[in-house]
Amino acid sequence: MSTFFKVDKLTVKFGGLTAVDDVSFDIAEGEVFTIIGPNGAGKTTLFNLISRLYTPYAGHIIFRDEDVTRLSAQQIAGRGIARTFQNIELFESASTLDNLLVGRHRHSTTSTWQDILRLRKVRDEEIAHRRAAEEVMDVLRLQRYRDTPIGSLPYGVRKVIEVARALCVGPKLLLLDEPSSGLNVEETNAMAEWILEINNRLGITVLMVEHDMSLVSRVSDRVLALNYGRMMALGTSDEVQNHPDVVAAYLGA
Ligand SMILES: Nc1ncnc2c1ncn2[C@@H]1O[C@H](COP(=O)(O)OP(=O)(O)OP(=O)(O)O)[C@@H](O)[C@H]1O
Repeated sequence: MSTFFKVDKLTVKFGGLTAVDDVSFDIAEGEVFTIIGPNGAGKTTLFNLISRLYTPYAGHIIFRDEDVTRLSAQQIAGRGIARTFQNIELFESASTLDNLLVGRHRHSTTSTWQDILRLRKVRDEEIAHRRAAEEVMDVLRLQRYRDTPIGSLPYGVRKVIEVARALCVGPKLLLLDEPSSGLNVEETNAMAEWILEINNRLGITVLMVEHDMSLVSRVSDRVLALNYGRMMALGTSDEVQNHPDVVAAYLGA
């Protein structure tokens, strides 16, 4: 049987602290899988391990039947795993389109000397990049902000643009780090719709870290709760939210 995505006994230590401790789960293609847990539970660290910003101490990460544990962050992106960050990392003075083209750039296969000579391949890639950016702006209804500098847009729109930028690389697995952080209720509802749209319409598998339980319940097929780096519960959103250990951890018991 083929594996879409799997984390097997993943562990990372910072000095004496085991921030992610023997974590295992798998995600089927097409799922929305969410990681929850109290502050400091290891959620962002797990994301950083998967996108290879951190190197695991032990364990394996499998993506589409390939062991990607030792690949570089760039190679991971090239395999089709894209991510957003908790805090928006866009170029404020550049337009929406330009920010999306920067996202696309990581996909470029041409080298610098080719860039300079402007060979046909570069031109073809540029056209493909622009087309991908236009398509993503169509799907996420961002065309009206196409030429507007990011800095002058509301925070909720910027968060959607950050997701759009990750989509421009054509990922098979999209990692969203707290998509609702900084958003009001209305913007969070809109974000839930976008996540469902990306999942249903574009067929992209989503792995997300999220605090807002209304968003989690609305979009997640399955939920993993972490605490002190360890797995506490895994199941549907309802099962996990009602798990006694999860209830106790959130009450600080
Ligand atoms: N680079 C690092 N060096 C040392 N300790 C780290 C590092 N990154 C994370 N930690 C520690 O690992 C633990 C898990 O942190 P992490 O940021 O993954 O938690 P989290 O679940 O994402 O929390 P939050 O919800 O607050 O974002 C924390 O105790 C944190 O201090």
